[in-house]
Amino acid sequence: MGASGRMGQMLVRLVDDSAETTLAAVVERAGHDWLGRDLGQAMGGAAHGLVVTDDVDGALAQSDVVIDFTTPAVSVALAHRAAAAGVAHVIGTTGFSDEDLAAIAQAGQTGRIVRAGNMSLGVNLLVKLTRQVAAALGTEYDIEIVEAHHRHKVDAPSGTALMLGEAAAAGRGVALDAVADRARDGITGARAQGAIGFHAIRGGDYIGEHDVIFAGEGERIVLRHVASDRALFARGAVRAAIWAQSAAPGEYSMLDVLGL
Ligand SMILES: NC(=O)C1=CN([C@@H]2O[C@H](COP(=O)(O)OP(=O)(O)OC[C@H]3O[C@@H](n4cnc5c(N)ncnc54)[C@H](O)[C@@H]3O)[C@@H](O)[C@H]2O)C=CC1
Ligand SMILES: O=C(O)C1=N[C@H](C(=O)O)C[C@H](O)C1
Repeated sequence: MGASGRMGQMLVRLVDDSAETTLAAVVERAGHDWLGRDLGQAMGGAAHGLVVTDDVDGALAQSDVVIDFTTPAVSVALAHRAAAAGVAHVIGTTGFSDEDLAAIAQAGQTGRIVRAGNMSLGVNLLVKLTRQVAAALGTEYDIEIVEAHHRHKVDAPSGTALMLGEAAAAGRGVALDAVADRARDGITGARAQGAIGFHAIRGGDYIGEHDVIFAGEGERIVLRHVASDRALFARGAVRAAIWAQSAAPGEYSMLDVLGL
């Protein structure tokens, strides 16, 4: 789903290259100039044999799993269609509202869904470490999450930053919504003790970088992840797609897939 996108093209190559997976269908949005064209030629190479379509239900009928890096509205609707078709759904999309997340959770009552704001092993390990460090340190250590992404990214904070924020809040035994400080500007007053701050850099071709800073008196601890190749996320998504084949209905995360 979203075959022509930055992640979509990465996934086409990876699914084609893997002996464990076969690309059954490729979907783009209505009106996209790839529709009706051979996938390989649309990607600027040799003919592939698959034609790009906007027929979602037709694509689902030919598939065991759909890998989806698109937009929140597309992923929410697809979660229900995939569940109805008995097709597992790997969701990499970020930027969901609370209502979107509730709708996906509802689809997960009958469908098999793996959803993660970051599909990489390294970030999911960082999520575990963030929770551990936050639980070990008191609120005299101020937590700030800094993320940097390419100039085309449309949502902030990133899905990964929110995963890290949730982990830090869980480590402290509080709800993220109650402590998140997502935008500072002007005379903000001194920092509230226990707040978790978010900062988003956008520019150039950053793939994705995340720092979780624990700033105390006389010392700072910084947990950092740097993605240097988008294929990292695609590999995680394909791993999730294979894992989901033997999963019971439910909504899962990459922590489940990776056994972390
Ligand atoms: N979870 C993870 O590990 C990662 C998540 N992402 C997230 O994935 C999403 C996509 O990222 P990019 O590939 O960089 O964006 P992109 O904008 O390059 O690709 C999105 C694609 O979805 C297509 N699309 C839109 N509406 C559609 C519809 N109705 N049917 C089919 N296709 C449709 C667009 O035409 C486009 O090709 C973002 O939310 C991003 O934050 C990105 C990288 C890693
Ligand atoms: O949009 C991106 O590019 C990325 N999005 C994900 C996020 O929002 O955290 C994952 C990765 O950082 C790249």
